[in-house]
Amino acid sequence: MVVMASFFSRPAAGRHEFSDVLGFVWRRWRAHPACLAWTLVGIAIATVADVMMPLLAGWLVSDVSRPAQGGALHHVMRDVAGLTGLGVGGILARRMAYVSISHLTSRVMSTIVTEAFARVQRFSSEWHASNFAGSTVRRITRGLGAIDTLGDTLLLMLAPEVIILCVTTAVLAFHWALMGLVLAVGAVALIGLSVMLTLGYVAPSAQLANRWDTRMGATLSDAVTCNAVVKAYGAEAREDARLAWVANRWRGRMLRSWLRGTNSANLQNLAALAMRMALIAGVALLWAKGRAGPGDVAYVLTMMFVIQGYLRDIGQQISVVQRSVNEMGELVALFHMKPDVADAPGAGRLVVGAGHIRFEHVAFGYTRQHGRLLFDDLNLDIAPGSRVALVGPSGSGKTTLTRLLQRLYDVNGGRITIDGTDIATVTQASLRGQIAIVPQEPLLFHRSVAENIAYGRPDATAAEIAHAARQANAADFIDRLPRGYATMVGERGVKLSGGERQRIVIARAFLSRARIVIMDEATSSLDSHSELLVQQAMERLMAGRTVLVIAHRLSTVMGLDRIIVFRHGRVWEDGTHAELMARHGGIYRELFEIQSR
Ligand SMILES: Nc1ncnc2c1ncn2[C@@H]1O[C@H](COP(=O)(O)OP(=O)(O)OP(=O)(O)O)[C@@H](O)[C@H]1O
Repeated sequence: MVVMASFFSRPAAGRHEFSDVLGFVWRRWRAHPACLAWTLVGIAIATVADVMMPLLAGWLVSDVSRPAQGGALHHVMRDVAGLTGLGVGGILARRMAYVSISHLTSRVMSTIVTEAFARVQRFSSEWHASNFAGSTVRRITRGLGAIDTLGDTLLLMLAPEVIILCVTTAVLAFHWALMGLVLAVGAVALIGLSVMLTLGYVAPSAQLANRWDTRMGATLSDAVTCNAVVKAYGAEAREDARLAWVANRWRGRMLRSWLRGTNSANLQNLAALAMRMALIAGVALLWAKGRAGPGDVAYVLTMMFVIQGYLRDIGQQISVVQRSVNEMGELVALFHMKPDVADAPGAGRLVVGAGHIRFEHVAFGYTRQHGRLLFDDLNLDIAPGSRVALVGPSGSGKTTLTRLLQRLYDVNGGRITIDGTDIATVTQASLRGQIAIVPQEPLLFHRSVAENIAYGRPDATAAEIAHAARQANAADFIDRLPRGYATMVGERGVKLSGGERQRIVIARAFLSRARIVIMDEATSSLDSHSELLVQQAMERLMAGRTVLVIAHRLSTVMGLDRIIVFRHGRVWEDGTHAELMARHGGIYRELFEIQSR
């Protein structure tokens, strides 16, 4: 009863995923028609060769049961030659199918990984903020492995089984209509049972196991990525316990899924045995009634062995298909997701001249804030070439404002313009190419120093890279590195100090020739020499550009053209340092006095 209840409780999701994944795979196969056709033709020829074997074996038995004189020997030789031809033909055809499917699968896999990567890269910041990097990588790699298994099982195993069942049923029905009917009904019942067990009983538990598998990948990657924090707090044992908890749940789900697979295979094997017994009993009955001779019995028995060879693993194969479909499900889902932030149809390139930024009646709220707006009717006019500080308490919306300017999120209302052009009407790439970012935590690729500096302009010459490094006060320390500009910086730049990473990122901003700069002031304290070098580089970078500085230490913003104070997503105060300090009871003045103390 428990089994039956679960049969009908969740099959809909499984079926939906099945058609979704199979449709996805079919579309990819169809893109390589020659490989697909050769695979199918090869496997069809090999299967038909196998079907013909019992027929020839039957003829051989009939011929050898006659005296060897006369034409009987000739017939026997013909049967032997026929069997040899079928064997060799089957091997060659199967080889053609295997070679073709290897080409097909390798092409499909490389297309899928490239497309999946391209999509994931373009998903919004919101999506990346909500999905672990580790689970995304696991989703893709697990799905790729599954597509290989799925192709082999569907084309090289299940397709021949369907062919063999159809052809043998037809041949059998041609001899004895009733036997043909028994095979047809038995085969349909067997396949029906296999599909039902697989989709209704095994698939839901496999889906759950996969979700826990993804979760385990995420837990592993989270702890490994933050290993420095784990070490700093001596929290290895705590992280061990955390993983053990997830691993324990994962083990339970996996075990249940595997056991259900075994139960399902056993049931299917029993059903296959019943079908074979019915056929053997049928031919024995025909023999008793004198309607079948030794050749016929030999034919049915040989056919049984061939079919048995094919069908023995049908349950297993349907389970493999189901598992592969489940494993691909999360990968295929990536292809159905619409990017939250997309280029408008026919979006043009943004060309920034002076760098005049306007926020006009902007409304925005993060989706995870349940409809609550962070900005409501926000208006700002940032003059071209001005250097503006964004200050305010933590969570007041400073970073969000700069994210909206880069269009990492779409606004819910109003618009943002640069030099009069609505940023929603231009391509995201051209918009972001005009904005250089110096983040609080500089992120570097595990590539050479030169590649990291030239990330915004990969065509930059060595001389231009060195010039940018000099402007960013980075040239001296780069020259002292073991391989200079060719030195690899380590994962996320761990082989460089915080101040050095910061200056590499500033050099990157110099080289990008962006007209607008967003700086998120580093809160982590640098030593005073390092801080001076960074400060000088920043000053140089600001010259002649429109600059937004997210400032945490007010001492660094005093000399800027304008200071905008945010509170709860609203512009609370706006003016120069002197103007804001003149305001009694103002929050800037209060914050400044606290920090000065
Ligand atoms: N991806 C996100 N999803 C949901 N809410 C977010 C997200 N990012 C930020 N928030 C929320 O939006 C509000 C504004 O955050 P924001 O990072 O813009 O503040 P901030 O002024 O830059 O703060 P800080 O000075 O601490 O960096 C906060 O309440 C924050 O919790």
